[in-house]
Amino acid sequence: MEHFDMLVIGSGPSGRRAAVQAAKLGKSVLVVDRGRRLGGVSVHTGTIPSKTLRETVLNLSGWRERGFYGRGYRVKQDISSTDLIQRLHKTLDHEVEVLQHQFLRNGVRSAQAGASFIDANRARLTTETGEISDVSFDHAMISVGTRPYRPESVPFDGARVLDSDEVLEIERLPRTLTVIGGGVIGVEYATIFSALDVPVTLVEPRDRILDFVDRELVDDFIHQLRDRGVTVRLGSSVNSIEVRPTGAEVVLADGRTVRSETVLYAAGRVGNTASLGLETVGIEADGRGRIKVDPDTFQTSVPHIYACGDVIGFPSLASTSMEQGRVAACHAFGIALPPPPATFPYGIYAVPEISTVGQSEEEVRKSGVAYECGVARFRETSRGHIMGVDSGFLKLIFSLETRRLLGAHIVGEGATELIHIGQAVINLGGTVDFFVENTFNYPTLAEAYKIAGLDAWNRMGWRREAVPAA
Ligand SMILES: Cc1cc2nc3c(=O)[nH]c(=O)nc-3n(C[C@H](O)[C@H](O)[C@H](O)COP(=O)(O)OP(=O)(O)OC[C@H]3O[C@@H](n4cnc5c(N)ncnc54)[C@H](O)[C@@H]3O)c2cc1C
Ligand SMILES: NC(=O)c1ccc[n+]([C@@H]2O[C@H](COP(=O)([O-])OP(=O)(O)OC[C@H]3O[C@@H](n4cnc5c(N)ncnc54)[C@H](O)[C@@H]3O)[C@@H](O)[C@H]2O)c1
Repeated sequence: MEHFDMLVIGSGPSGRRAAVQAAKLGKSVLVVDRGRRLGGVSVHTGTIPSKTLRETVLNLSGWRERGFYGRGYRVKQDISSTDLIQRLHKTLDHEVEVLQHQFLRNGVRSAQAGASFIDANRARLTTETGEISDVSFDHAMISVGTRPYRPESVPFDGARVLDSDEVLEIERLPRTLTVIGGGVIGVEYATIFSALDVPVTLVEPRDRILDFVDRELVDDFIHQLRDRGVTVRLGSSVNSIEVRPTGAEVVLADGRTVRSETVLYAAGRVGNTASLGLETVGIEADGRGRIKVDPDTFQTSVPHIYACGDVIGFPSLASTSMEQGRVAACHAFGIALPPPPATFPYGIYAVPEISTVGQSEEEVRKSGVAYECGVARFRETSRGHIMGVDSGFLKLIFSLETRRLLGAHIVGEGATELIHIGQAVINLGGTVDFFVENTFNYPTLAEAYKIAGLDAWNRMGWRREAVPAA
């Protein structure tokens, strides 16, 4: 039986980062993944495909130029699913190639197989064709991720009613689309299809979408969606979904029926823990297949077995999963790391983008801290004029007492890139004076930080002495 210092189960962002980190520390590592190709959900059905699709749609539809040339402007008429899928495959091939090369360079071994625990130091690997081999390990990393939640009551058929994996394989663009679930996945796909001029209805049982995002941003975002024809049905739970010869009917609890050619069901995900044999090692998963870990070290209840990524639940991002994998691998091999900064950015690649870091205005208000906000609208920046941007804004929230930046929130073009300025200032303890006293490149969208800083500063006054020592 072959022995490894670390067995990594799953090759998504957390597994891949843990594997490379362990290898960099001179350890022997085997990564097993039951998928046909390395990369996990992130590369094959999640992050990269959805972002590639978004980029292709924005390019082919001429979306970014419509501020200048009008809503009727198109780069390509009659965009087909083939147009979308071609670029997708090229990007995914490239991602897998880079990952394979990374493993090769670092001496990380990989195998295509499903893994399950035999005991706390051995696992059984089963290939697609049923071949079995066993390996032993000192440490294991459970990075098995999640899959779409598919309740029995939903008539998934791969054609009319799809989950978020199947939506990447559609043979032609739907004439009309209903998206069920106003979480990040639902919102991203609803807006991507809407940018292709597909009439979209977004259904969410709660009375708001993206409830972790600053309310002012979400209100602006919903206003933009409605303005371009997306129907947003909030507070509407779904009673039933029926497949009909020409489409599907979604009956809502309030009695209304939403008819469309295709339904995308995106109401959460479940952890891939059922086949891991967790019971043989005494690790428990919750009703959604998620594993509880020590939040600082990512150890499960069995200390030499770690779990990272979506399988441990919130925040379920590729970005945070990668960090978790690195921290866990360091911990496993005795490298003490400082705790990660509590504040990390969230990027939602809807059309338009939303990105947020730190506390929302609702959270600041709840904490009782006296605060002031500064706002900059992209259409008031010179870069915005040059780009023909007619919407989007940045909102900064500062403590009145310490003058520190507490939160940065952006809706609009470039939000997911721009947010890192806010992240750096928050995590380095910066204040409103950073934005006021520093010169920003001009013309840039980043200049919005300067404008929002000045906007807040005008109301806060210039009590420079209030700045705490760095
Ligand atoms: C549509 C969509 C869009 C997203 N967009 C973003 C985004 O823009 N930004 C962002 O940060 N995050 C995004 N995410 C989230 C991101 O994809 C996940 O957070 C990330 O993939 C989780 O990584 P992971 O390490 O948990 O592994 P995953 O990527 O979930 O991969 C897990 C792997 O484990 C394998 N596996 C499972 N069970 C076994 C077993 N028993 N044996 C062997 N292998 C097994 C699976 O085959 C899979 O390959 C998105 C997700 C979705 C679904
Ligand atoms: N850009 C990004 O970073 C990105 C993109 C996509 C996904 N993700 C990650 O993937 C994870 C899963 O995303 P998600 O959108 O599937 O899940 P989610 O849990 O974020 O959202 C699910 C939504 O569906 C709604 N819902 C729940 N049950 C429902 C029902 N029976 N009928 C109708 N609606 C229902 C919920 O109220 C919620 O708004 C998220 O945690 C997210 O972090 C991240």
